[in-house]
Amino acid sequence: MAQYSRISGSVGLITLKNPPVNALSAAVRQGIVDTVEKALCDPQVKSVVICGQDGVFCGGADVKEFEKSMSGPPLIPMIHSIECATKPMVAAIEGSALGGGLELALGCHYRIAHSKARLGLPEVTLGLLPAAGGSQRLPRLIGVPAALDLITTGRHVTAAEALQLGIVDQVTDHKTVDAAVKFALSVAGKPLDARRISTYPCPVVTDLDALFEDVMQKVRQSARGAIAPIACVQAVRAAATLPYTRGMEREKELMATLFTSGQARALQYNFFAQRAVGKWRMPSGARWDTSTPRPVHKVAVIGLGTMGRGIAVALAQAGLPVVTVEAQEKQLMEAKRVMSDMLKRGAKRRGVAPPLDKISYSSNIQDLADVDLVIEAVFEDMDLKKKVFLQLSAVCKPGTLLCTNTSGLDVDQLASQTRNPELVVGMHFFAPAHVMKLLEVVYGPRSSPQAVATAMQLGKKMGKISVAVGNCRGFVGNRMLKLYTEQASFLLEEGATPDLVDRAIEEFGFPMGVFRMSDLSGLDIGWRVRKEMKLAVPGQSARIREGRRYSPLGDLLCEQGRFGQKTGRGWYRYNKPGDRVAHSDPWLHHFLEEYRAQHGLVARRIDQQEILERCLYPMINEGFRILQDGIAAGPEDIDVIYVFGYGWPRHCGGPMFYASMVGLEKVLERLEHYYQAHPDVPYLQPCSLLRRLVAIGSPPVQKWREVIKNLHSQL
Ligand SMILES: CCCCCCC/C=C/C(=O)SCCNC(=O)CCNC(=O)[C@H](O)C(C)(C)COP(=O)(O)OP(=O)(O)OC[C@H]1O[C@@H](n2cnc3c(N)ncnc32)[C@H](O)[C@@H]1OP(=O)(O)O
Repeated sequence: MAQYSRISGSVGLITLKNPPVNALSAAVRQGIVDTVEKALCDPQVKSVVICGQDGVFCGGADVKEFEKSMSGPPLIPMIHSIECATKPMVAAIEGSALGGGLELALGCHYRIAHSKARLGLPEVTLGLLPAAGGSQRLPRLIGVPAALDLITTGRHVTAAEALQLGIVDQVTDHKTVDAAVKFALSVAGKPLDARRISTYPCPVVTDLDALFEDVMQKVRQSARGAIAPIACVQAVRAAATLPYTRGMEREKELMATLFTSGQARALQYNFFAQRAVGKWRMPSGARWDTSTPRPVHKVAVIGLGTMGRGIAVALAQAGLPVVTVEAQEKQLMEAKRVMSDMLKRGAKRRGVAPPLDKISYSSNIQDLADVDLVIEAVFEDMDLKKKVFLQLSAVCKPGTLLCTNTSGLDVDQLASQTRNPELVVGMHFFAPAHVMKLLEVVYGPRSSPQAVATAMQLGKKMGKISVAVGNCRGFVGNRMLKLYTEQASFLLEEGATPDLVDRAIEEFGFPMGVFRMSDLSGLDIGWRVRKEMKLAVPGQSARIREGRRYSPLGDLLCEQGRFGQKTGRGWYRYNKPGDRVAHSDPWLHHFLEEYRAQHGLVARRIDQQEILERCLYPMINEGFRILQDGIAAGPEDIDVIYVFGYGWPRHCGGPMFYASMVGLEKVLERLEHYYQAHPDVPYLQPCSLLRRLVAIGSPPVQKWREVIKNLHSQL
């Protein structure tokens, strides 16, 4: 909807009304068409201001409408008629002007923004391009290089940057609508020809071909198979080389391909999934909107290894005072030096002062007596963690939330060490913790809804995408990852090489293949866990352990001191320890041949499709088990975890969405096939939830929660 009124005698005021972000739904577009006509027909009105209600100009096209057949007035002619208007049209931008919202503003003759407003064309992040004239108007307004940057990255700019780029005409700290009305009064009656952006020639670029070649190369590299960034470059090229109307035709053509693409569907699903995970619920029925978080004024981090350092830095950057505790004095001093550097670098990047004074350093656990929340990040060893929780429970004031950053140990066992197990949750950060967006908030059977709400809110304050998950070995992310890495090792036994597997995974869209990733994180981490579990036994190379197939390849490499990048040798060879460039290693190929010979394995040719199916489908199958077990509330939770924590390509939605795109029947059929071929790998057996979904006709991913709910209620 849009509301019309006349203010200050001669200014028509159009207010977009579609909470919460005034998205351009069919009703809003109809409202704009009607109210613009009203304003233009009203002889008393000399100029018009368009604003959005409740401090938001417009969040763009209504993405929810994209799935339906389009109704209501189309955006392009609507914006065109605003640009053609004979009375000055002024956009009053507060909050956000994004996507179609900014395109609407670009159709206006003037733009006034509040200093806190954010502007951008983020369509590319939804698998689209700014196809309501944005790809044609923005380059004409701010030049091709700046427009390419904004349109291909989708980044939001501040009002100050928008002013500097020439996107807006004025920035105000006062009431935006008042400033815009004043401005509208001042330009009433002035000629408008020079204000219609579509009539501007595109600013000349000296070597256009070189610029586009360069940008296209960069985009292809970073897009990792995504098609929208490439279409965005092509659309801007049309703006730079064609007259406006022909450019608009090209924009439409490119959009037509994107609009119905699987990638656009995946990215839009992911947009809503990110928001859905914030609305967490526990199997007990506790929910995000009925659980009140405890206030957190002061936090502690105990253990200053890589994870602890990153977590403390992230907390300080979020403005929270942090007490850090590290028992070993030498490690404490080293951590202080490294963390101060991290804070300085981060502050420089953000153009702010480094929050060095937010962090205090101690080697005494007694200093945690007055904190509201502790995040334990000591070595991944259950006995050590138990000791720490016992101490924390004695030292901390009543009501302090005790969180563990374990990446997969039993949160409930830790809770049982404390006086208040209901105040214990997992906060599983991902390395580097001050950079990675994902946080798994793990609730045990005794964690209170308030504890979960507090950890979720703290995660939000730290700028993380937090997903609440149940307690099981590896939680969601690492539980699924284990099967992925194990299958990759099996493939090596059967004839593949690390390069072959990694290439397939990287071509699929992961930033790094499984073996490159393993070399980066360190092979010794998993080895230690397997030794603790008595799975890995030095000197042993048996391929069946605990009654199932086991690949000792990783253990055998560790026994040779090949821990990955840090030792200069792992699945690959590095020029020196710590080097990041992986080289194929003839030693490893020879080692694999010998290993196969020793075990009577005959190497066979393994194609890309098998690599993907063997690595991804068991993970997906485990995802279904996780849903069935109630560890994740819905497929969105798993998908968000995989996209933000494990590098799953966002344009493929996440593993569960990807399964629905491939077709559940096909996933089921392939799992059955592989289980038959490898009966000693029990997790290849298709999960009953997957079977059930196929049996009822493979409903879309958005409907799975209902099926899971029914399944649980039948149990
Ligand atoms: C052939 C057809 C031609 C058509 C041409 C179309 C060209 C234009 C395309 C577009 O405009 S695509 C949309 C581009 N816009 C965006 O990508 C912006 C998306 N939104 C955001 O980034 C943020 O929501 C925000 C605007 C910065 C606000 O952030 P905030 O943190 O305050 O709120 P959220 O929790 O993110 O959102 C609240 C609520 O609103 C829903 N929502 C947000 N934006 C949209 C939207 N564009 N369409 C529909 N719904 C939207 C969001 O899902 C949340 O919903 P609930 O979770 O509360 O249900």
